[in-house]
Amino acid sequence: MNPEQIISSLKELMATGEAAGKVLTDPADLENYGKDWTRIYPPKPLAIVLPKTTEQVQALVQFANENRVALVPSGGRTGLSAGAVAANGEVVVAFDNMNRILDFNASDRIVRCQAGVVTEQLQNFAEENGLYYPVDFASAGSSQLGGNLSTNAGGIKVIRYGMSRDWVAGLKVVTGKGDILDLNKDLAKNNTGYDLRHLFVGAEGTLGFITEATMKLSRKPDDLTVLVLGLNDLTNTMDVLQAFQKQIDLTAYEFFSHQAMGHVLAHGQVQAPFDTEAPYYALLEFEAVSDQVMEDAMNLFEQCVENGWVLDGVISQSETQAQNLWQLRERISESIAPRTPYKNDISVVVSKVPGFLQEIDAVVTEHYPDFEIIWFGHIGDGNLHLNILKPEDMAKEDFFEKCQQVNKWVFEIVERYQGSVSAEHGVGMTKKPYLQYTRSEAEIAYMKAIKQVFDPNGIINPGKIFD
Ligand SMILES: O=C(O)CC[C@@H](O)C(=O)O
Ligand SMILES: [Zn+2]
Repeated sequence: MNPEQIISSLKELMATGEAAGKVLTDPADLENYGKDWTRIYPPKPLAIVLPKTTEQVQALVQFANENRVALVPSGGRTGLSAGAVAANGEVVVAFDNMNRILDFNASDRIVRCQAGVVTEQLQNFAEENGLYYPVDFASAGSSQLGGNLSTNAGGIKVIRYGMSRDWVAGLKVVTGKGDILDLNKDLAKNNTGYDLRHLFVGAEGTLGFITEATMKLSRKPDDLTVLVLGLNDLTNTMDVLQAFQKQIDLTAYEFFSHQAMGHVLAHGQVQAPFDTEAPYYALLEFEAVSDQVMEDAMNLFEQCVENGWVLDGVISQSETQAQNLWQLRERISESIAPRTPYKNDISVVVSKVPGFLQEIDAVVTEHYPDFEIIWFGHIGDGNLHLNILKPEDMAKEDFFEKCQQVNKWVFEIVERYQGSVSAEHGVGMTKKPYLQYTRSEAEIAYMKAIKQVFDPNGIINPGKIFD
């Protein structure tokens, strides 16, 4: 089939059923829907399809199999590993028009959503019903549930609530072969062999399309209180974490470097937490449910100062103040985005974080002393975001080439520490060449065999995770 024939067939497919889907071919739409936040690979999709029903997605997959057309699933396009980028004439399947909350069961505390429901929409829905959807991150205003599940998105509350995977009660998927599967049927307990639901979570859309998800909701946390601490040394992040965790259930434990905070402050709107400068800052969040918890937190803070781990600190006195302190962490990514940084999203076992970070920092600084390294991330779960900013006077190509070298050093250290080359953003295209630093040859072979079972013609998101 030639491209015109494909487009006219897609239009026919979308016109069928009770609700008509859409096909877009305007250059601005191709550009917009063909990319994510990585902005590394120029988008070049053939067309964008916006289905309205699972049956239309199934029809699309059947058509794609018959005519060997590649399909790329696309959510809110906030991904950072090019997992939803269409750079090779693929047809993008976007879920913007499948954005309804379909059902809510208050006694089971579950909510059935179409894949295009935006994270914030789900969070607000939960709140309106006196409950809480705890998976949260800076892009919650645009990221969609289908994309979150496909990448098993984590975010800022993983230390207490886990990843997206932990909140899925059931999934409706269209496999790469074109079957519609209703996985787990929202059951709390179901030990009937392989849990296929969890194969689709984190598969980056390579096995099929998630079209609906039933998500669990939680009790709404009370009196969330934020403590920002200035730390003397990186190893103190672990000392502070251990001391607090013995007594208080933290809902978040994040960190950022002095350089990271500098960019947020320079961006405006956010104030420094205190005057004392520190090389690293930690942000702790907990439920101040009683005077006792607050007293414990203050005593722990004092102990940390006495031990020389903490230089200064501030604790929120109101919800607004807590939210303002969160801005120090949540705005880092956007404040450095205009500089198109080199990015890595790596993890190790929590206790190994200081040594791991220091080794990486030392190797980059030794070879490229003019690179500005920005560290931040979810240190409470061992996930570090390494961003490097291009020196103003360095050519883009030169920087890019040097960063490829940095990748090698970083991933060799990751491998030695038995860490992960992608803690939460996924493999997509950007981490594909480095998968073997985290996964063994045998594991990758099993992953490829699974792909073959669900998508024998390789039409769903080809070229992502592995070739
Ligand atoms: O921009 C990054 O490197 C990380 C983005 C996101 O995962 C975050 O934690 O803010
Ligand atoms: Zn993150």
